[in-house]
Amino acid sequence: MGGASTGGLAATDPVAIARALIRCPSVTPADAGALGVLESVLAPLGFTCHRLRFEEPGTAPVENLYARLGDRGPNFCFAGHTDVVPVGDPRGWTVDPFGGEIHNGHLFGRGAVDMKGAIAAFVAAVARRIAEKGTSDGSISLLITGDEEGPSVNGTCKVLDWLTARGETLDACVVGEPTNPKALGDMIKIGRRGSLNGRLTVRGVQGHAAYPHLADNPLPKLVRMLAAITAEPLDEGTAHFQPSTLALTTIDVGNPATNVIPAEGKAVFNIRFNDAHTPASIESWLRARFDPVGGDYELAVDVRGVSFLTPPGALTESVAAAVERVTGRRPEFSTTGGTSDARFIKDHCPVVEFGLVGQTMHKVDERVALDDLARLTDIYGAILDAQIGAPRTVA
Ligand SMILES: N[C@@H](CCC[C@H](NC(=O)CCC(=O)O)C(=O)O)C(=O)O
Ligand SMILES: [Zn+2]
Ligand SMILES: [Zn+2]
Repeated sequence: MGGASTGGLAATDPVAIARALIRCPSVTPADAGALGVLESVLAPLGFTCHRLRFEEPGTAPVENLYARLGDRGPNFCFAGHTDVVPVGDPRGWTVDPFGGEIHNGHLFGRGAVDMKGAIAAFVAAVARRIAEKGTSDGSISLLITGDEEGPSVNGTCKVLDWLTARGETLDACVVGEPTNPKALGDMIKIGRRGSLNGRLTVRGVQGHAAYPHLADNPLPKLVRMLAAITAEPLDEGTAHFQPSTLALTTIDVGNPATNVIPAEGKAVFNIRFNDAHTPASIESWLRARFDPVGGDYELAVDVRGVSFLTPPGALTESVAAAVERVTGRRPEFSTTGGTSDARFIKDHCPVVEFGLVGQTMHKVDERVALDDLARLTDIYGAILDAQIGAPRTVA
């Protein structure tokens, strides 16, 4: 296929772009050249590229990219992240995690499905549209962050603030997270549960283990409190959401002595909550279970996102139709799994998520089928056709 080519990278080739991205070891918060790869492909296509570096006290600075082609509405946005999770034990991998190797019809590497492969498909879909059909009346933008897998404070949310300050708006957005459980075409995410971290500290009085009457051991209370919040579900699920879940993620005492009752014990838990709850109602639910145990406790709640839903409608239907046209399969609409940067975008425009197959995300030997990359590129092309209209024919 013809079309724009730059820096040795064919913009229309999702495999070449995905390989170049995987070869950048962009473990959050490092960029490692990943956004530069995208700029080098997008600028020759006519995109205006803005590199946006954000930071705030207590967090690492993060590089982001907002690239826009066109200056009229509607402004359709593809959103994603070039940062990746660590490789874990490199001995578990059968390939170089940052080598971009191809074996048996699969491209291997950290980020292959989550989500450098999808970003490569965004770019290739746009490049093919321009090469084959010319430009169109609306705008296409890419909002790419380097802070999705990490704290998510210097990424998409700040890019969106920057856009708002410039008076720039988005009309619809597709996020390329790996939404398909088993095969391309399985699932579109039309919302996400909220996420909240609870940090519980129970305090007592330190003392000799052989003289417990002279101490106040906080650990039995900590254990009873944790038992109380894990004994029953938060709810049974709602029309569009699975039941809320609570996972204990750490219990810390840090007491090296076997004959000392510690002064305090701590635990952290993560709650994924549906639209039956607000952060305030979750906190009340927790305190209603901690208070009867008694003792001196402190609960700190860190809300990472609230639940949201993009009700089935024009955007969900056009994405589903594009998926069905290419794969022959009608995708399920779902709100399952973790959260994503769609939690920030939903305050700006309708947003849905569709990407690759998530089977190997965050695992060793993460990989994407080359055939899936090709079909995802076709799906994103069909979404563009539906969202910003028929392209103008090249004169
Ligand atoms: N640590 C960040 C954001 C964490 C986001 C993460 N999302 C995923 O793993 C996506 C998986 C999926 O698509 O289901 C998560 O849900 O933990 C923060 O807390 O803000
Ligand atoms: Zn991701
Ligand atoms: Zn991830």
